[in-house]
Amino acid sequence: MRGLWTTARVRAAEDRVLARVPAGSLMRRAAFGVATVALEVSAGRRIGLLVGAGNNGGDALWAGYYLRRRGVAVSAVLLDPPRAHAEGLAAFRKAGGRVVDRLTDVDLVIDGIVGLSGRGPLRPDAAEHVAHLDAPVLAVDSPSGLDPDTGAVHGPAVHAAVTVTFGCLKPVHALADCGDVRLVDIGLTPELAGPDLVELEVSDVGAAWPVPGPTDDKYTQGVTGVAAGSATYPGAAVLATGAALLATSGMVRYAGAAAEDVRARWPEAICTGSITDAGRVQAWVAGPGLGTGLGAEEVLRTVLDAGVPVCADADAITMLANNPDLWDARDPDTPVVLTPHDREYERLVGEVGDDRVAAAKRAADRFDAVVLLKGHATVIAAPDGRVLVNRARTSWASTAGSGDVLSGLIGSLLAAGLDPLLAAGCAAKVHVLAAELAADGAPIPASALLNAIPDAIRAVRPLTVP
Ligand SMILES: NC(=O)C1=CN([C@@H]2O[C@H](COP(=O)(O)OP(=O)(O)OC[C@H]3O[C@@H](n4cnc5c(N)ncnc54)[C@H](O)[C@@H]3O)[C@@H](O)[C@H]2O)[C@@H](O)CC1
Ligand SMILES: Nc1ncnc2c1ncn2[C@@H]1O[C@H](COP(=O)(O)OP(=O)(O)O)[C@@H](O)[C@H]1O
Ligand SMILES: [K+]
Repeated sequence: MRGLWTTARVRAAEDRVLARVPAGSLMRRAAFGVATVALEVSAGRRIGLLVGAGNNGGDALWAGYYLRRRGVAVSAVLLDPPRAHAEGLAAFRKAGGRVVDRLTDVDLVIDGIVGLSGRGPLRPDAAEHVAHLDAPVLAVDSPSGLDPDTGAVHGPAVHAAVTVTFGCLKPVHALADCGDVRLVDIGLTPELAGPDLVELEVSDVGAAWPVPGPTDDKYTQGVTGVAAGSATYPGAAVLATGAALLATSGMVRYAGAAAEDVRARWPEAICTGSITDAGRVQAWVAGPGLGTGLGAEEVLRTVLDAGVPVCADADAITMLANNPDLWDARDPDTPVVLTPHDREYERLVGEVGDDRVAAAKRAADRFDAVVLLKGHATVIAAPDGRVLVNRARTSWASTAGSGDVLSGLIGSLLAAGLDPLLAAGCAAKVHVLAAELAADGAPIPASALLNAIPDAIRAVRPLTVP
């Protein structure tokens, strides 16, 4: 697991460290880390600095100083000369660094425009310099123009090949593209309590993924129920059921109007036309392709009243938005996982806004549910305040039906008894991986993503487990 801390928490921890270490030492450690990575990634020996008015610019200037001492030709553009970090600038000049109006003929640019204090789009003068860069960029702390707490970007921003950050990771490093992220230790760790966000790593997902033991049978591993699909949208039922079948061993029951289609594609699924005779399950997936009519509402009520965890997706979310009385059917002790995309979120809660983490937390709190807010960076919030982030490296998963696959994955992990937040986080990670493996550089339909689930699970599982 990788923890991420918001800027307010970072500043508080930095203040505690600064109270007991000599002034300037943190910045010099940070800058030395920047210089070390710059030497490693730079193809040549000419490095340019973009230097803003704050300590982020100070880091860049001190990095320039260390690079000069290693014989690198370093030039710097000062975006706000009177406010450039005075000690850093003096050291940089003394070491032979040059102050210039524009960066030309450099092999690497160090972006020290703005870091923790960055808010809103890049200012026009900074944007102008960034627009004309033709060398790879190393961002100091975070790529300028991206909000460090939300990853939001409005207008021009630095596109970093590598980001060197200090003390701990910040939300932007999981929510947005920061290139290869390197962490430099500046002694903050003892001052940091639990993180604000967590990114699951492959090994976490592999360790949590349910596998049958010697005494397991088809029932003991959790039976997943799927209430999805309709005469109009049978495919959603086929995809969600397939994902549940491929995610875990055991059993999947399907109930709904697409029973014939599901049975034809998945002979191992136990199919029935009606939710009332579906049989016992340990979790339900409800909503994909289900429709929003009275019949569908009745299905959702039945599922919410079943006393088992429910993953409510797609039409189930729309129904809950249109008719909040449906929540009355829910047993308050039963976990619910809601999986809205932005438009569904809007129907349910209102605009997502820039801060996707805050949006997911808001909904989790309001509905006492785990909320998985879909997107390139998927944010998953639990009502107890825990938040997971899962960013895709590609966007191949943004294809019709891909959400149906995700809901099947979540449902099967809920049925297996995983903590609902972990179930959603593990499902999201395997979903992204399956999309990557299936696509391999070319567009894919959701059924190809589905077929790649076994390979994705193999890729996360520890090698030592047979
Ligand atoms: N606080 C500490 O102890 C440490 C801080 N460090 C560095 O200090 C940075 C934070 O420094 P500061 O708090 O001085 O703030 P920044 O350097 O992040 O930003 C300062 C200035 O950037 C300008 N700015 C803000 N938004 C902008 C935008 N959208 N476009 C262009 N310019 C903009 C403003 O003029 C602002 O005064 C960190 O990101 C890190 O790089 C490191 O040296 C490690 C130690
Ligand atoms: N730009 C993107 N990059 C990566 N994944 C994405 C992107 N956009 C959407 N996704 C993922 O694709 C899936 C789409 O789900 P959804 O919108 O419900 O589709 P559908 O309703 O067609 O099944 C979600 O898992 C979401 O996180
Ligand atoms: K920066």
